[in-house]
Amino acid sequence: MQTRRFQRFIGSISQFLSIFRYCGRAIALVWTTNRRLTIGLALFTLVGGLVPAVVAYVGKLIVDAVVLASQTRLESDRMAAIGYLGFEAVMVAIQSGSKQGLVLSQSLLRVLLGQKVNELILGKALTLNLAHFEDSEFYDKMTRARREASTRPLSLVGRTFGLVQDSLTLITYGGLLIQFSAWAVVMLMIAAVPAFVAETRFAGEAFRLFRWRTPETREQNYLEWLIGNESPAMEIRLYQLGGMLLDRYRAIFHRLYAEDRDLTIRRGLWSYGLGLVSSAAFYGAYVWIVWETIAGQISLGELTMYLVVFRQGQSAFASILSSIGGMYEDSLYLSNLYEFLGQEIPRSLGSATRGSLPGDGLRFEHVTFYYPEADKPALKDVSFHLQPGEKLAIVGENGSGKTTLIKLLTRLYTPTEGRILLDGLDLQAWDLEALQRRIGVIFQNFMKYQFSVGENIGVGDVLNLDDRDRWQVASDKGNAISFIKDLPESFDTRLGRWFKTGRELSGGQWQRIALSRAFMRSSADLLVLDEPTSAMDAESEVQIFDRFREMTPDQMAILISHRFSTVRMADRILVMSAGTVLEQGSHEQLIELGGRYAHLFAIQAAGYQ
Ligand SMILES: Nc1ncnc2c1ncn2[C@@H]1O[C@H](COP(=O)(O)OP(=O)(O)OP(=O)(O)O)[C@@H](O)[C@H]1O
Repeated sequence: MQTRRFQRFIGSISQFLSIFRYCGRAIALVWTTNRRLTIGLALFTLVGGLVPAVVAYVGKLIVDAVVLASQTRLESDRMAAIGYLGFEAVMVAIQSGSKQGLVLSQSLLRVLLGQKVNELILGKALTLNLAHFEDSEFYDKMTRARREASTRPLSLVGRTFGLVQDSLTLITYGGLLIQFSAWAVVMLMIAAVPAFVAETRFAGEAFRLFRWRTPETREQNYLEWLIGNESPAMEIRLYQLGGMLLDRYRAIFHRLYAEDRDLTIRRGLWSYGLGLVSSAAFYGAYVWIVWETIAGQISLGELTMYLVVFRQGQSAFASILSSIGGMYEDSLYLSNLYEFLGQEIPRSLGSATRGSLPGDGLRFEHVTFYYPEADKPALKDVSFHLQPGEKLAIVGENGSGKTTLIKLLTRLYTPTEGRILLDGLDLQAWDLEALQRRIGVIFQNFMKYQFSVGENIGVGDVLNLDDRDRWQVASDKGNAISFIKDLPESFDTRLGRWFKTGRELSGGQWQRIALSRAFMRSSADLLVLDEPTSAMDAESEVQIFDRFREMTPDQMAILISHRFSTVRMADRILVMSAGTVLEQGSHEQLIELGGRYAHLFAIQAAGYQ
């Protein structure tokens, strides 16, 4: 029993100490953000911590001098009292100056630090691979890290310094009090321990509670996004989902609130109870001092000084307690931030910028792939060879693995088994940027940037983002030029609704912009189009592919489509089913084979008759 209690005690002490680890890191972070401001912050803290004791002591000197002067009526004693008063005024001025300085350096640091932490987070986010974004736990970390980036680190530093300041004040007050009695100091210290321990425990509990509930908080954020944003707005209105979403939002709030309320009430009651114990000790010592003053053992000036020491000592003590509570929450944030920033990103070691067999094209060799945590493979033993200039179409039912194949090919994921080779070299051995420059991809859920039309196309080749001639050529290939010309500012028209002048496009028009984006990568020798024309009318689609073939005789292309009118134009067709390649060959060969492709083709052809 005894040992368990002791272990618990040690546990809470070590938990308490753990927050200081993050204080150190927070201070280091602030230091690297701006050294001068950090030094300013430290100096103002120091001054703020030491001056109160000086003021209290000068208060004693003033009262004693006044008492003395009123008895002796000497000019010199009167001047001494006035001199002390002047000194106190100077000290008070210094004190308020240091307070202002503290506020000033904190405000400046807050802005700088917020920017720095956000840059760190965004910089890290750019190095992540796709799998991280799909990992909900990891996503939680990032959301949490971003949410309070601008306030938490500085708040922790502020509280750490505040703690140092208050502790300095208390220590110097203790120094003054010790002249009265060392026992009084010991008594006050012991009386403070229970409140201190309770605060540490509750703060720890709040810390854990906060951490557990991230998924709920994230769901709340998601619901807020659904209710308050443009893209879901249409569907939410038409399906009358508003009430249901708001109910869910409310339900989460009430659940969290119930937990919060319990903790807050318990914390409040205990703090009050244990605070009373400390106050009783304070007043015990106080009575003792009054007693001694009445007995003439200490002067009126000393009484005044102790009065200040007790009043302000109590408030410094209360502020230490609340600092500890806050520091837990802040270090929770920092622990999460550093966990996020410290996440290991498996860097590929690849550095090759050209293959060992230039002109060999693309090869899939027995590629199998499982998504993280999945128990069934999304691709199973897929093999094919695509030669330069060859156009490949992939067909297959929903979920058969077509998009997954593209994700592997673009190295957004790594095969679980087997290899993918470009120009005779495993994709893993390629330098990622060199590899990505050779591939132009448009996914079915391509990005609609709220930029100008030209930039929406230009992002396809960031090195030539603003090259108007290239926009022109690419949009010609993507069959977008005709409607771009009709837009009010042609290529300079802003798209989307986020900004005032933005124009919205139709689904098919957006797809043409996306296609043009892929064509921007004129240096790419592999173009991948994942259902790029599903929103286009059949005639446009055929036109686009005719032109596509004409304009890209040397480029390899992979096209995913459910439209057989387009698919049949490919040199070779891969028929996928449940992650495997079921059939492959040209349209004629597959029709002759009379298998799945022939069957699907017949169904679609019948639909058009
Ligand atoms: N990020 C993911 N994590 C886990 N499983 C996934 C993920 N993306 C896809 N899958 C699964 O992998 C399988 C193949 O999906 P994929 O997106 O490649 O299909 P698809 O052939 O492109 O389908 P569609 O024609 O509907 O676009 C599906 O069973 C799907 O549920």
